[in-house]
Amino acid sequence: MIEVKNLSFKYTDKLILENINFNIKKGDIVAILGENGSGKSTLLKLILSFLKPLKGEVLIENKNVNSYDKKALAKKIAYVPQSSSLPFSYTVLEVVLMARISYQSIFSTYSAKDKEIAIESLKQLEIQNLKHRFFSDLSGGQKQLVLIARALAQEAQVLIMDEPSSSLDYSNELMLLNQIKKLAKSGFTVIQTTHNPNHAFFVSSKTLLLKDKKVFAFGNSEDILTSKSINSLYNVEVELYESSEKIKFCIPKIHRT
Ligand SMILES: Nc1ncnc2c1ncn2[C@@H]1O[C@H](COP(=O)(O)OP(=O)(O)OP(=O)(O)O)[C@@H](O)[C@H]1O
Repeated sequence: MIEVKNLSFKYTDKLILENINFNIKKGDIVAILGENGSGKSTLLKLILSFLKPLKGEVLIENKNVNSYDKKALAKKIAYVPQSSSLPFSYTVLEVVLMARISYQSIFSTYSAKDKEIAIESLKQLEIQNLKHRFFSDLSGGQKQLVLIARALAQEAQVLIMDEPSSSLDYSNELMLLNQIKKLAKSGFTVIQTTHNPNHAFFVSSKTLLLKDKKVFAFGNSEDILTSKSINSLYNVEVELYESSEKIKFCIPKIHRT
């Protein structure tokens, strides 16, 4: 469904990504990990066609992402930005309705169907009770869920999330990860960046590790995330364990003095 082929990118004179290759299938949840500044957000922006590659291409359903018109692309792929970066002074329902713009002609306003879809998206995330609240008054976790509801209302099958849980408390972080799992079970494809290998173990079927501008490893999360690869990526020694539910997790080795 998404193919990244021989992709390279540079900002002015600085090469950020070099010859990146991987494929994503429908229903995959992909975690992208790499140290700060390794190019994770840049890679998402290339997949979203916000940036143009220096070389190579991103194909969505066999078509170059840069050759889609904006509205057609918005029906395929939705972006969930970090909530902290959006100073919306609108109600939650208005924020979610913004996703319906790609379904309107120039002079039309939101239809009853648009409102129905927006409310349905809020219900899917169990936040319909927030619909008349101002977005700016919500907590970080609530905002993040509203932005996911907005992406659902866009009716795109691919959701791209940039560090979706970075500003969330422990409980909201788990709620968000569970929501991502549910979305993938209902057929969505999710690509998220994260700094936490445990998020990849918990929700992601696939993991992509970025290092030195290149794909260091890509494949099933359980195969890719080893103490050796995590150490290579972050220079941190970790130990891997398995929970009673057979979910792997890692913790850093702490040397007691
Ligand atoms: N608009 C820009 N112009 C020039 N350089 C940029 C721009 N945006 C990002 N960079 C640089 O590109 C590199 C990759 O940035 P990017 O944000 O993709 O990394 P990241 O892996 O997402 O980082 P983090 O984990 O810190 O969020 C960094 O060195 C960054 O400083």
